[in-house]
Amino acid sequence: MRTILVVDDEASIRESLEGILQDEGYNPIFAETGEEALAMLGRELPDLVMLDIWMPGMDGLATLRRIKEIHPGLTVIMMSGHGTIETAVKATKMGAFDFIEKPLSLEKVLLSIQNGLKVVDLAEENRNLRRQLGKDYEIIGTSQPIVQLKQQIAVAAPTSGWVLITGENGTGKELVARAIHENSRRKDRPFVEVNCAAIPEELIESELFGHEKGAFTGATAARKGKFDQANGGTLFLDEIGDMSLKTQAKILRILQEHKFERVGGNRTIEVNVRVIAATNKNLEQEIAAGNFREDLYYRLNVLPFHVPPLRERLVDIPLLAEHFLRHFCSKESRKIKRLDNEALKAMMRYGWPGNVRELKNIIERLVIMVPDEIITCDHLPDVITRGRENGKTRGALSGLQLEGASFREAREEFEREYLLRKLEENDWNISRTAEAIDMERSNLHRKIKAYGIELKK
Ligand SMILES: Nc1ncnc2c1ncn2[C@@H]1O[C@H](COP(=O)(O)OP(=O)(O)OP(=O)(O)O)[C@@H](O)[C@H]1O
Repeated sequence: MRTILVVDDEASIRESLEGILQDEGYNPIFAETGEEALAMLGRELPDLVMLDIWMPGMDGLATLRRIKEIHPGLTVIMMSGHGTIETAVKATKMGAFDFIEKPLSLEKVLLSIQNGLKVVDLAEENRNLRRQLGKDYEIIGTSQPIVQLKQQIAVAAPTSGWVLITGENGTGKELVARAIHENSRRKDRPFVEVNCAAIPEELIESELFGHEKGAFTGATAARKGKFDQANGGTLFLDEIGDMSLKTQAKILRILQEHKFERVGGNRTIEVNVRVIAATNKNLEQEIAAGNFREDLYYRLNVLPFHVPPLRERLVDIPLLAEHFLRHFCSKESRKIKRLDNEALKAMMRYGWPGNVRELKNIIERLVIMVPDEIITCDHLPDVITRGRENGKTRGALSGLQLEGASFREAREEFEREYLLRKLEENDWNISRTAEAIDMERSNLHRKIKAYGIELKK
């Protein structure tokens, strides 16, 4: 039963509303003053409040202001015998849902309550949907880099700092961006995504900033850009390394002044947007090549996040595989399938050039194509099992000895294997290898020594 708090100093109004509301199946509770109502709200939360404007002591508007401070989501309907347009407008601006004049009409009261409760229900549904969506944005993994990443998100998300996320394709950069948004104060505002690489250069500005009518051929009406759409929320600029220098200059201005103009217009628009940018490129190299503005890089890089490739966090593979198996089995209404040990081992030996996205796609295919409950090596795509047969994997993890290895041992085994391969690729030239893998030369020397790697040639 829905509870409705009626706040009115007139006994006759309280009595008549009690009868009407009870007849309609509501549970009415009463307060005679604003102060009493606030005290009651400290103890129990009704579904809706009906609040008189003219009351001795704290009046209706003052009470409304306090209610909105304490319970911003609570639906309040104002009632007044001397209603003026100004008070109605004032109350609505302060967040009142509706305004009804006395003498109260039974029909009007019930309609306003029904509408108010509908809004309450929609808000609740919205919250539930968000919660469910939030689950899909869960970052799976217990490897050290992922645990660190989650800690970093928890610290950085509530701030308003701009964020730069780097990592190879498919590592989960967008997922991290969504997690930051979901854990920020902006979570109830939009998360708008733009893939800068997917939009033709000549359209990107209008996509981001919008355009005025007639700005260019085909601009038949004014259109809001993504910065407008994301106002109050988060704008996720994916593949920012593919953005032209001109667009970068505009983005920098928004970062500094929170202002921009639409294409073809001279009206300045102010926005409050948090930008999360992501790239799979090495922006320092792009700066050196003259393709990326250094000032923008430093402004964006205030909160840097790096999502490591899947091959650097082997321990996450079983967890991710299980997570995706559950997800796709339930989506396809199939009985839960599992990977046998050999299949899992083959997956942990593979290099995953497409990272988590590749793993997710393969599991989806397996769920659809394999009728059996247990997935074995025979079901896996050739690309994963090839290395198992000839003793060499295509991925970066050839011949790793992972049997019974702790995480640290596995990581060391991987590092050794990786360095050997990279040194071989670069003719055992330390400077060249260090540059290729973006590591300090001295650091590479130290690792070579630590792993007892013998330099050939
Ligand atoms: N740690 C993780 N836990 C659960 N799902 C993940 C994880 N990492 C990635 N995914 C899933 O893998 C897919 C690819 O991730 P995402 O799109 O975030 O990668 P990306 O780095 O942004 O890729 P791109 O650079 O190609 O845009 C998504 O479906 C995402 O939900």
